Amino acid sequence: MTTSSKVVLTEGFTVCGKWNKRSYRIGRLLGEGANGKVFLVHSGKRAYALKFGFDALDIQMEVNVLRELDKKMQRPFLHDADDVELNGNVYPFYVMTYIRGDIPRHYIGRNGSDWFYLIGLNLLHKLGDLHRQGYVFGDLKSENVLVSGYGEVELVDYGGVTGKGRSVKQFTELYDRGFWNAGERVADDGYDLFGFAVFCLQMGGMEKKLKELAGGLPQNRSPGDLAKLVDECPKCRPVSDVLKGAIAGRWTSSSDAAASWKLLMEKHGAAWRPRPEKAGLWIRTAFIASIGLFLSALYAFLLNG
Ligand SMILES: Nc1ncnc2c1ncn2[C@@H]1O[C@H](COP(=O)(O)OP(=O)(O)OP(=O)(O)O)[C@@H](O)[C@H]1O
Repeated sequence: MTTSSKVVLTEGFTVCGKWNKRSYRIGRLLGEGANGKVFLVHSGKRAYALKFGFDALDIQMEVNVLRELDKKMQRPFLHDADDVELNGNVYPFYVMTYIRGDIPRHYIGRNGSDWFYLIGLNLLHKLGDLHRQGYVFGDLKSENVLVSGYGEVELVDYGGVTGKGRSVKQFTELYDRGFWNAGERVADDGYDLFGFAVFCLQMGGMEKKLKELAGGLPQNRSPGDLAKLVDECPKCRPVSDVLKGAIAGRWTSSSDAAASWKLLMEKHGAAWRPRPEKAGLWIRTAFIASIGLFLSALYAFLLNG
């Protein structure tokens, strides 16, 4: 089997599975990472996400995780796993549920920073769903979180999912508690919650400072510095109990962390409710203005006519 890093797939090309004989028409590139390229594809009228991996073993491991999740979780994960022959070489790929949405930075950029709290809560719930089934997400980072609709959250890239108690095999340094000298790289709720706290700091606008700290000497990186960043981050301050607890490894259960986050949201009441989308507000204002203009034109016409 050949790895697929050099395969060029263009929009409109049809991939036909060697064994299962299902066909997928390639659409736009959804994303690309260290392990592969993910394309939006169509099969009949349905849209899916198709991943070409760079390494057959990695792809197989990801397929195994998705099969496990299919058995345990409510939504479908894996649709198909197959090989395709291209130019005489055989490449593995798999097809999964397509997740619509924007990365949090874009979603918040469009809809406003008040969504921070609801996105945080929904992400804690998503992590909790996995934790209750005995898994840890592992490679939590903003690129793997997609937000849509009313702050609904979905995770993508299940390549880092690890059974509780095992070593985390796929992670991104900035979000990794081992990197920050804050604990072991072992799968437990606290591992994901640490990544969640870094994610929130990023979402709260502290990305530059985070990167500065991460660029320091390894022995100087400490969870204490991250806790100080929470105090410096206005968006994070109201939920600092949850975030500092996650950084210090005090939460042993993501459900408890989510319940505490929700209480803090409720305590702060209406101010926490996200404002309507700017676009929606703009359209409503324009609509009311156009009715006003129409009525004045009609009035002027009747008056003169
Ligand atoms: N099911 C999906 N639906 C929609 N978009 C997806 C889906 N799966 C992946 N993507 C997009 O493709 C990107 C890359 O996919 P993925 O993270 O699986 O690749 P990777 O090689 O494992 O990446 P990394 O090196 O970051 O771990 C994601 O960040 C996301 O934007």
